[in-house]
Amino acid sequence: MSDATPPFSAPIAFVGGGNMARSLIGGLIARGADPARIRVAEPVPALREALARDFGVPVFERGEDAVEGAQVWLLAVKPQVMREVCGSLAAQARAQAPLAISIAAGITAGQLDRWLGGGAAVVRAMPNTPALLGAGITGLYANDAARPRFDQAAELLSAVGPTVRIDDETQMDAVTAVSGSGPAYVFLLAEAMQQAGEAQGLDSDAARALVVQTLLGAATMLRGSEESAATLRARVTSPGGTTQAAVETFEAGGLRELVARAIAAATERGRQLSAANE
Ligand SMILES: NC(=O)C1=CN([C@@H]2O[C@H](COP(=O)(O)OP(=O)(O)OC[C@H]3O[C@@H](n4cnc5c(N)ncnc54)[C@H](O)[C@@H]3O)[C@@H](O)[C@H]2O)C=CC1
Ligand SMILES: O=C(O)[C@@H]1CCC=N1
Repeated sequence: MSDATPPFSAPIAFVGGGNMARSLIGGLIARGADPARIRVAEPVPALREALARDFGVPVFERGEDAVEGAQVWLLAVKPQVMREVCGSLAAQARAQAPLAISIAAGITAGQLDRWLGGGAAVVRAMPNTPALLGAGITGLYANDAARPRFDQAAELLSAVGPTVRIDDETQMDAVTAVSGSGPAYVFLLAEAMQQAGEAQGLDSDAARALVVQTLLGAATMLRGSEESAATLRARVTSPGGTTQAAVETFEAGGLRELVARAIAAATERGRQLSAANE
């Protein structure tokens, strides 16, 4: 795992300016990247205008215009449209030989290479939305042609949080299931804790403040400690106390098995997204 480094300075073209692109663009600019070097293609006028207004980046309706002259392409469209988008860029991919970084769940480097016309330097990256705050984490896999340029991809993504190199591409679906989708699991837990606190009589503002700082504090302890989550949990859990009552309820309800099933389902969906868009 590499730590965050100073922002990337080479021109980069984002193809797709939706939620994840916005998090990455915002994170890069907050870390000092030059907005003029970030060219964004986004067909939805309102999204395009918001990106130009909020970040001062040049925006384009068509991917073909955004990638012109850019040596790094960040493909940030949905898996279901990736094939069509790559096809529309294939002639420029052959002419410009860019480093093509895809953040799409499931879509393989082999598919991307084929759709871009063959011989493409492809990196699969799986970031997550905390990138917006420089607090993301990204798994990265490079195909053979991109291996000499792996550091360039890692430098770009490390502007928005640490990166983890993945050598076995099949593991990218598990990365997606754990950290790509992971923020949603934490938000779901936050929703559930807040609702439960309110059910016990807390007002909404108090419940939210208690939940947010508890998640932040626990995550900060996990990051700063050499000790396992299980050890940190044990320190909160007084024998016969309140935590034990809650943890036993979670265990009896099958929380671990439920989490395992959820992550297996997300991993499997990644595989399906690849197969369905073949
Ligand atoms: N949202 C997340 O937390 C994460 C998403 N991803 C991946 O990022 C990709 C984008 O996801 P989101 O940002 O959530 O989706 P999104 O739907 O918010 O963004 C995709 C954008 O692509 C645009 N688009 C569609 N056709 C286009 C074209 N031909 N040229 C240029 N832009 C086009 C859409 O208008 C849309 O704004 C997906 O492949 C997803 O798997 C990866 C990691 C995390
Ligand atoms: O839900 C999805 O498919 C995307 C990939 C990881 C997070 N969002």
